[in-house]
Parts: sequence; structure tokens; C-alpha cells
Amino acid sequence: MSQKLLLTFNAGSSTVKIGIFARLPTDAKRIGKGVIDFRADPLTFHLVEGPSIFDVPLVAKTDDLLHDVLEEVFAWLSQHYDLDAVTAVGHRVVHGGDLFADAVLIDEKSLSGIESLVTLAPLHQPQNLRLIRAIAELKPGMPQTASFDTAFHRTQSDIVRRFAIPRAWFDKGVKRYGFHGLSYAYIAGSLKGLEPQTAGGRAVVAHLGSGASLCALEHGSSRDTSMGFSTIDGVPMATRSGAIDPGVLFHLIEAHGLSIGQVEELIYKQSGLLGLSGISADSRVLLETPSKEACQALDVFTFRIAGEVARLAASLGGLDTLVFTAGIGENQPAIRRSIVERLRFLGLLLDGEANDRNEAVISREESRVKIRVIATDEEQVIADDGLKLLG
Ligand SMILES: Nc1ncnc2c1ncn2[C@@H]1O[C@H](COP(=O)(O)OP(=O)(O)O)[C@@H](O)[C@H]1O
Ligand SMILES: CC(=O)OP(=O)(O)O
Ligand SMILES: [Mg+2]
Repeated sequence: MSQKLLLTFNAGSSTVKIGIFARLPTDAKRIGKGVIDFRADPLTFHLVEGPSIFDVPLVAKTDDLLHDVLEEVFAWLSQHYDLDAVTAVGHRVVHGGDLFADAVLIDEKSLSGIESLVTLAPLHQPQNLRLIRAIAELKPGMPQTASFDTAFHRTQSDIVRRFAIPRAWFDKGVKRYGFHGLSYAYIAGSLKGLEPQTAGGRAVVAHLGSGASLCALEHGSSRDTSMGFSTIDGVPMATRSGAIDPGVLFHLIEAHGLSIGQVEELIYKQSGLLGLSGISADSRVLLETPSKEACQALDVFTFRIAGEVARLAASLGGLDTLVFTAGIGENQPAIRRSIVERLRFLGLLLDGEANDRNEAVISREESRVKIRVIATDEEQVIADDGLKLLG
């Protein structure tokens, strides 16, 4: 009999990352991965098997039903894995609000809870729900679990979570939740493995992907983060503005006649690196484009990130470790360098060569703060949660 498998789905703003795990008696071991890239034209599935990457252009179109896209992806996956051996599917769900403090088994009740939070994460939550429903259609009766981005941040204090608006709104759920929690949970676990006594002490983790946020960890627990109520807050991202004076939004609506929908589109999809450069949302393209606008977009990005590291260091009362992770954090030395150089006043000293080689430690011996690069694995956290729930 072939070994039992567990599939994970991590739907981000521009990709769906699929993890294939062997379901062992005590843990889940990754055996493969794939990425559905919704930015590519034609829609593309990257299947990664060890060092090999297969780029598969899909017949399905970006706007087709996810059911059809998945059916095609499953057909490709089944050439490499025995999909009949899949016994559970785990999902990343971005918003758990105050409803979900931990991962859950998906049933009618948890599904309607997830649905009730759609307006809080319009770029992510609908896609998470579509995936859960598509799997239920394609694999009827398959146990599914949900792991929430927000859950990891529930260790934050009220001081950190409150906006300075009338108190009643906090009780109605208008508060800072924080996101990318599966990534931070994974990094906190890695730091515990690397430094068992302190787990990195007072650490700031910079998760820099298409969506980007930073998290302040104290011995592995979340104390503060840059993303608050929604996935717009904090630092600029690929297409999102990051924190913006709310007066700008009133002005766009009142003086320029933009509808709420148009403002939403502007802030979520036309801003960030894309809006600043007018060229691309992908930092790789901007680093290779010799134009003033591309350069300025990256400068705004690194300036705002460095500022957020300093704010989070203040939140922690000091800084022992800075961790870079996610697509940009793991792979782009030039961006890391630009951020760290802005933080020299806090005693951060970069080892330029280690940084250029994407090494695990990129600070100099005499740096007051240890600077690490750690590859995150949100899918492993989803798989571990799934195993815990399903036994
Ligand atoms: N191998 C790589 N080399 C350089 N940059 C990369 C690489 N992989 C990803 N990136 C950068 O990271 C971004 C995506 O990061 P990722 O963590 O995958 O984001 P998301 O999960 O939000 O889709 C890309 O837009 C690109 O700028
Ligand atoms: C919360 C969020 O922004 O997620 P992603 O980076 O995957 O888009
Ligand atoms: Mg992501």
C-alpha cells in the first residue's frame, strides 16, 4: 500500500502554493511542492520535485473557476504522486478574527465563521473559501482543516491591538489582528531550534513577499506586528500601499469623486512597488530596471521597512535578532543591504559577502544584532496543524 499523503494549500495574493506531505505516524514530511502563479500569462503551474522545476502552462485561464484550474493541476500532480493516497487537505486561511484562536477542522459551522470574515480580508479570504469549496467538490468527504494567519498574534497586548478611536469599536472587532502568522510561527520554531535558551530573544522578523509585514517576537511569542486590521497596513508591498494617512482616502472620495470600490482597487492593487514605479510589482524586475522611478520605488520600500524595524525594536525595548524571510527576504541581497544600512544607528552591521551569498547568518561578528536569513514554510505549519487535528 502506498504511503498516506496530506495536501496543503496556501493561497496568497498572487499565487496558490501547494504542499505535498507524507503522513507519517508522528509528523508530516514534505515530499513535493507546486505553485499556481496567477500573475503569469498563460496561467502557469510550477511543479517542484527536489532540484527540478517543471513549468506547466495551463489550459485553464486565470478567470476560470478554481474547480477547473485545480482539476488540471491535480491531473499534473497525479503523474508524480498517488493522489488516491491523499487522506486530508489543509488550508491557510488569512483571517480568523476573534472567532478562531487555533486551527480547526472544516465543517458547516467553521465554514460560516470563515465566510463571515470575508470583508476583513477581501484580497485573500474569498480565494481561501473558493479553494475549500473546490476541494469539497473534487474530493467529496475529504477531511479539510484551516490554519489562520491571525491566530499567532493573539499573544499581543491590548495596548498594541487598540486603535485610538472610541472604545466601543474595539468591542465590535475594530482592532489590530496581524497576519502572516503561519510564517511567523514557523520562524519562531526555527529560532527555538537555533537558540534553544532564548529563541532569538527580542527578534524582529521581516516577512517580505508579495504581501509584506514585520513581527516583533519576544522569545518566540508575537508582541507586535506591522499589519493591523487589514492586509493593507504597515509597509508598502508589491501592489498594496501599506499604512496611509486616512485623510488621503477622504480626499480621494470627496475632492476627486472616486467610489469606495475605486479607492479599494487603488490601495490594494495599483499601489506599492507597482504604483510607485509605474513599471512592475516584482522587485526582481525593478532591481534590473535602470530608471529613476524603479530606484525610488525600492528606496521607499526599504526606507519604510527600516522604519518599521526601529518601531518594533522600540516595542520590544531592544533588539537581539533581525530575521529576513519570504520571497524577497530570502533571495534579494540588495534589498536586505539597503534595509540594514539604514539601521546602522541601532548597531546592525552587515557581512556583505555572506549577504550576497544568501547565507544563514549575514551579520558581522561585532554586530550588536544578529541578522539571519531563514526560509519560511507556511505549508509545514498547515500540515502539522492538520496532523494534530486529525490524529
Ligand atoms: N528566487 C527569487 N529570487 C529573487 N526574488 C524572488 C525569488 N522568489 C521570489 N522573489 C520575490 O518575492 C516575491 C514573492 O514572494 P512570496 O513570498 O512568494 O510571496 P507571496 O507568498 O505573497 O506570493 C516576488 O514578487 C519576487 O519579487
Ligand atoms: C496576509 C498577506 O498579505 O498574505 P500574502 O503575502 O500571502 O499575500
Ligand atoms: Mg505568502
